[in-house]
Amino acid sequence: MTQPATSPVPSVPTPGTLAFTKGHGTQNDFVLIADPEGLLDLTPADVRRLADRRAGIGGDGVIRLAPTAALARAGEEAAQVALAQDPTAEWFMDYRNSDGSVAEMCGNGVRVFAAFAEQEGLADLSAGPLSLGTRAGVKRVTKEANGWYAVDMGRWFLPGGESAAADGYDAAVAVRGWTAPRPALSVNLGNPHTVVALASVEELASLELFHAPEVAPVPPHGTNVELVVPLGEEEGPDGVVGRLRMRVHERGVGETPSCGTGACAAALAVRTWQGGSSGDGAPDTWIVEVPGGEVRVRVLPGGDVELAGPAELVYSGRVSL
Ligand SMILES: N[C@@H](CCC[C@H](N)C(=O)O)C(=O)O
Repeated sequence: MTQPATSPVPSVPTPGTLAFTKGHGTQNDFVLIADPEGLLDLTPADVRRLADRRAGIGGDGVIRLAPTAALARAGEEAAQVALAQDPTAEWFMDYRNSDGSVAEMCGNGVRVFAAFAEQEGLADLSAGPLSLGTRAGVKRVTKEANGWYAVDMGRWFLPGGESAAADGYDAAVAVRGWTAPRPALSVNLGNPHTVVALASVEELASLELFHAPEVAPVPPHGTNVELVVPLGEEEGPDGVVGRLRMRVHERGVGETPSCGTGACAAALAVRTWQGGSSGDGAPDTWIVEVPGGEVRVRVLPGGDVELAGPAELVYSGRVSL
């Protein structure tokens, strides 16, 4: 049973059913659940069922919106950290991958979460930015004049440290069909990423990403793998903009049409390859083309990274678990 996202969910809910909204950011799609009292115990099996494209609603991930304070009281450490960082972070994004696993962060998810909070009457981005808690700290979302949502994703780092920044790689990735693994750079956005550069868009288009790429050394908590082709630079309204194309294999999901933290990791890796650890000489702003559209990644003057792009709510309904 579905209704347009602009209509309220049926006013007389069937007992035992759960209200949901389906949304996406550049086709990275999510099942969104509002849990304003913080009472919902969403098990990994529930998440797999909701995300199932045949037996459920379908999505790359499931996002629960819950009160940060209630989660903090219940002992969720990330919620306690978020409130200590920013007491105005009233709502928390509890993000799960479609296989039921918990992930620290989801860049596209934060934008869609903001749109969902607006729909539910829990936030008003026309009045100012929204700060929300995540397992990777507080993220601040601003709505742009064109309707895009811009997220201050905070700090990022190269887990391989100084030598990775200097050498440009600290890992190797093997994709099915390649004769040998290729050098790669690990980038952490709160969640782990491994970025590999390819020479042509033709090779990128022909990759077999149904199977997970093999990464060495094996990352302790798994990783998302981004395959990127730098496409050069162009003149933007505020200076030089870099462009790149990307495909991604997400941890806990498989190939997806977009990944926001992945787009940031891809831009930061290419910037490192072009300008060294400081990125000096490489553009601060990047347009990242993904199969589901385009997002913008910017290194802000203070060193934070920003992700901007669209967020769409498609329909709402009720589902039984
Ligand atoms: N699609 C997301 C990332 C979701 C989490 C990821 N699969 C992980 O396990 O780290 C994004 O837009 O960032």
